[in-house]
Amino acid sequence: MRAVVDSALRVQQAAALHRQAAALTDAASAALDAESGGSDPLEQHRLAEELRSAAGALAPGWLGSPLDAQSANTPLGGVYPPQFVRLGVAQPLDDARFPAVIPLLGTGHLTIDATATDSRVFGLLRSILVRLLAAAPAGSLLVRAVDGIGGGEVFAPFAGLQDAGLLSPPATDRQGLRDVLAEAEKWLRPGRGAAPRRARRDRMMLVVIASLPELTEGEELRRIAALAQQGPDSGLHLIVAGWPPPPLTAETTQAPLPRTTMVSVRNPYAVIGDPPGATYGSTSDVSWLNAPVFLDEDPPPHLVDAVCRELAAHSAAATRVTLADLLPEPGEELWAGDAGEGLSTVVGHDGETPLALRFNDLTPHWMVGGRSGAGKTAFLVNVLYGLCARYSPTELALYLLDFKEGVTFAEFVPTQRDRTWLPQARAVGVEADREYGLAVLRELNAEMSRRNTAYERAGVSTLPELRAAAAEDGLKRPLPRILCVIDEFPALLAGNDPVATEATTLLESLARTGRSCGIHLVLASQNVAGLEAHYAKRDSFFGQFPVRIALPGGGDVLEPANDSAAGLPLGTAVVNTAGGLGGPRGATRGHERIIRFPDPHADDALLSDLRHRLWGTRDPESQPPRVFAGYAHQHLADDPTYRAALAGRGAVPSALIGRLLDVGLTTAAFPLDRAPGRHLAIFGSQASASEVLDAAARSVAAFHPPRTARFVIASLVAEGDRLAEALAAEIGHRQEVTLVDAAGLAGELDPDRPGYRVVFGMDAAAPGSLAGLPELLRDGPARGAHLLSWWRDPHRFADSAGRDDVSGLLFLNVPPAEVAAMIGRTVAWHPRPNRALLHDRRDERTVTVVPFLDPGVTDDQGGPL
Ligand SMILES: Nc1ncnc2c1ncn2[C@@H]1O[C@H](COP(=O)(O)OP(=O)(O)OP(=O)(O)O)[C@@H](O)[C@H]1O
Repeated sequence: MRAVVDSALRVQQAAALHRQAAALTDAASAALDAESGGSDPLEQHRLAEELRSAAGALAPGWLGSPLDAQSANTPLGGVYPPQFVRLGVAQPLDDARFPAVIPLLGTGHLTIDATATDSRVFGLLRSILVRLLAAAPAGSLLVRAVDGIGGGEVFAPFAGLQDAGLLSPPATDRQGLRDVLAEAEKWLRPGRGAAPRRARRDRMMLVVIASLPELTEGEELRRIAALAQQGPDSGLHLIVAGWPPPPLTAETTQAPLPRTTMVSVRNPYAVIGDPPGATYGSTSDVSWLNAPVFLDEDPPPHLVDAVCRELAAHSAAATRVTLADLLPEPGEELWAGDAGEGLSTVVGHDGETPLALRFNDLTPHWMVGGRSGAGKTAFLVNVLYGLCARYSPTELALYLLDFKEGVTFAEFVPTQRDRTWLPQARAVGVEADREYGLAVLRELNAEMSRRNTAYERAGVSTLPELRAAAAEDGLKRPLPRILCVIDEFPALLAGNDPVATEATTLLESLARTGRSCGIHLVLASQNVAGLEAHYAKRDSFFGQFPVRIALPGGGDVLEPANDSAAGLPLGTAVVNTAGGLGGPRGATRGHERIIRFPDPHADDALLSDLRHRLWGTRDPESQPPRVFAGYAHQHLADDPTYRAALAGRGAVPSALIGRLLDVGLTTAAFPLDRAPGRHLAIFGSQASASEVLDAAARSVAAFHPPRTARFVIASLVAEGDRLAEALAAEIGHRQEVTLVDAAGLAGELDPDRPGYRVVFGMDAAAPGSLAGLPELLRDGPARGAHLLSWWRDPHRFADSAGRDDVSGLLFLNVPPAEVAAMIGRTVAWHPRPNRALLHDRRDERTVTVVPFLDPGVTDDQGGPL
């Protein structure tokens, strides 16, 4: 209904304009005939005045005012279409002037017989453009630009409109011209009988040719003439500077374009020919405006800038996609999706159309590229919320891994501030270690093997079949599809250490075989090219990722020849479902779309509401995700093995020293049994190393029933004193404790005396002062006597007698070379805060651990619980 009213209104407006136009041409002919008749100057001034007011009525505001006096604050927009536009000032007499206006949009075209290399044409084109863009309702005028000789400079001040799609990047060669012509031809309404396309009536296309490219041939010239003939009925108009073009051959001088006002540039003025279907003169022998016209000059840059900015902002606001656009309709139930055949979610909008992408057999895995700050996090978070709103935890399980310092997935895990979590999340790694990533991949591969076995057992080959078979067997929970998202995945695969080698193998196997088991991958990175370069089996691996999503700066996830991601603005992405393959330039590519997607955090209220609703809908029995936050400190008091020991459910007494980097964050324990070598030496010059000794001693004490173990605690260095005293007091509640000095320690080394010697700063022992040490180390364990020690300087340990009888070596800030020297081989280790390397000589195993630190040292990042 509204459209009908709008178009009726427009018809009326157009009719009124035509009447005005007729009045104007009548007035002009009268005035000009009078002039040519050499009549009274007073009369001429009166007529010029009349014409000025007629022009003011036809081309008001932006369309006809002098631009150098125009305020940038003049409101934009107006009647659709803006029909008359000013070209300059007609000056029949030195002191008699009136604006020269012509009908253009809604009527026909404009040609100028010189190209924009002429500065007057250059200025004129800019001034017409700014007038039309400012006066047309925002977004209703699409400009397609061609400038073969000038390289597009005349359009440069309007470049801000390109992102909004209101202006095309100027075509500068013959192919570019052809592309513009092809687009314009598509703009023409389909022939009679076909329904007119909706929405087209409210927009016009203006093709502005500032100069034809070199080598433009007869074919293109004919296409331009055909467009001129057919265009106006479909809202297509042309401004062609340099028409007619220089003849290609003597016989082929181009005719004037049909339905066109022709301007001929003389010196210093121009002559404006009659507009299509009307005449400025009253006699048939004069077919032009009978007064010299001084063309409008280049408009002030700030004016162009202000107009373009406002239009771009308007377009951004009008085309904004919000998080709500990606989620199910508000009335729809959560978790209505069935993952049997695949997962699907809306990732953004292509024009007005939502684009849904799938994880299924055809598009099992996606790869996402984009420079830092390009919106990768935003894109991934959209996808995750989109999926989690549609699929319940029984349909979808998430494994999320982030290898960069950032918070990509931090919002999906419980924190002090918000205890909710995403119920579909099984494991989340924030600032994850590669070892942790490897553990996740191992778990997923194990799940893949289990599913493959289940396929064989059930005699089926697809997930829907397996789910159906499981349902028949009475299994209530269908097997969910699993999605593993890895941000900055090259961190996991790069290098050629054992972690990289195993991770590569596991990821390849998931990429190849995961699809049939319902296991899907999204790999994201700033730099895929770097990885590809040294990736031996590129095709076998990258070939498994048919869906490529290129955000700004992420063109390297596309094929090298595909440049469609060049110049993408923030909030947009190229979505390619053919492995990044390109296609002919300018051609419509069925497998590629450019989408706009929202910043999910722009709508924090909706996001938080959704998260709480999802959490509230979960099975109350369900477990929170297992969280690994790389930066988070680990504390003995929170450790399940320690708590079990305190509760009397401990197994072999062990020194608990931290948590392993695996999916379940298993406790890292060093058993203190009766075998030779069961002593622990901790190395590190920083206080954290002494804190690990403290935790180790407390944990051992917890394994023994009250009052059954004896502890001798000594601090040989000042920085250990406070901890040693506190430790003695703490353990003293439960076990027998003796706090001794260096001399006292020397008397407590008898291997026949069971119990634990706990020494802070062992490297400070005076040489020869601990004569009994080698014997304790050698014979102690068999008799229940063990040494737990902290060494600030590993060299002192290396030089000490009996060192080979210490099996447990824990390194904190110790350089790799020194570690290698002590354990007799090189290891993949680089010292860093909050990490330690545990080596057990008994089985020659070396693992990285997050060591237990003193909770008094604050974990200032407010990490997950
Ligand atoms: N669609 C969007 N529209 C507008 N702004 C956005 C959009 N997506 C993201 N942003 C903003 O851009 C900035 C960078 O986004 P984001 O953190 O998602 O990028 P990133 O690629 O993950 O960056 P990095 O790799 O450095 O973490 C943020 O401030 C975000 O608010």
